[in-house]
Amino acid sequence: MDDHGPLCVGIDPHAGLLEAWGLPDDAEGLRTFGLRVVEAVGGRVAAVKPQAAFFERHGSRGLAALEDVIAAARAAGTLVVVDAKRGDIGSTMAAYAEAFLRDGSPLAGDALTVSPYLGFGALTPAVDLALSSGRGLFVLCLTSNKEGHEVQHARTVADRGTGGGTGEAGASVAATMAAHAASLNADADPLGSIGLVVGATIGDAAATTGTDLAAVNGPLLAPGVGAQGGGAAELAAVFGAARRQVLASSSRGVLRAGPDVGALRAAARLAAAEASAALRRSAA
Ligand SMILES: O=C(O)c1cc(=O)[nH]c(=O)n1[C@@H]1O[C@H](COP(=O)(O)O)[C@@H](O)[C@H]1O
Repeated sequence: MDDHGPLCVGIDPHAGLLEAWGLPDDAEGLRTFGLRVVEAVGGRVAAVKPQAAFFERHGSRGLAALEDVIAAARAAGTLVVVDAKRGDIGSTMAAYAEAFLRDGSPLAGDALTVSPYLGFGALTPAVDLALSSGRGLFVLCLTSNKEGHEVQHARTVADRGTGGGTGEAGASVAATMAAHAASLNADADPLGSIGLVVGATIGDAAATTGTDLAAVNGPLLAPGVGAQGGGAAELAAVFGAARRQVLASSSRGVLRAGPDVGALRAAARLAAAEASAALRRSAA
């Protein structure tokens, strides 16, 4: 982020984008699309984020294309966030961790998006493997979509200390997830490896849910930039004192400039400059 600006370019080969790029909606089209994005931005942005679902649509051949895109980005020296949003009971989570975070796995990038909504503790196998293999996680906390609030803003029941609830509202679910990440990152300098996903579109939700983003001491992946309406003003307003931890993420906002490599590169450069202006200025 210091070297290239705080931008992650999402690799989301939507059917409509493939068509606009003159590519077929099949595994070969996905491979060409992903490799083109890597050619355009590899070594020039902080990270890329291939979205697994678009590749899974095409079964094993689609996954092979995802493997090639991950390998190309890593070869270009660019960090890869594999956006697969996995989350399961611990014993199964261990298998997902092996798939996406183990040295030598063809689907392993540098970080994985994970869902903590089976309980943060269920992510322990992924946390352990990420930390032991030098990788990271981005844990969904306050997501960019409008439906997330019914889970993420909900209040837990305050604990009496005896295991029974007092009936009073306790911390929000989002704040609880952020507190788990903060405790895993406690001793890290400059930032720990357990990041959060906090959408650029959430408005004042960090404040209303009591989620202390600055205390997380980890990177904050901020999707919603560009196509979902998040811009410089939204980034600055959502993240406030935590803004230096933020990795802004844009997929369609950059990808729509394709298929020309130079045009993609220019779109990424502009998005990175905007994110820098919003997030990297000194505290007022
Ligand atoms: O984890 C994510 O990346 C993610 C979390 C979230 O809260 N919202 C969100 O949009 N995303 C992903 O970020 C990307 C957004 O794409 P664009 O809206 O095209 O920039 C998609 O791949 C989403 O799956």
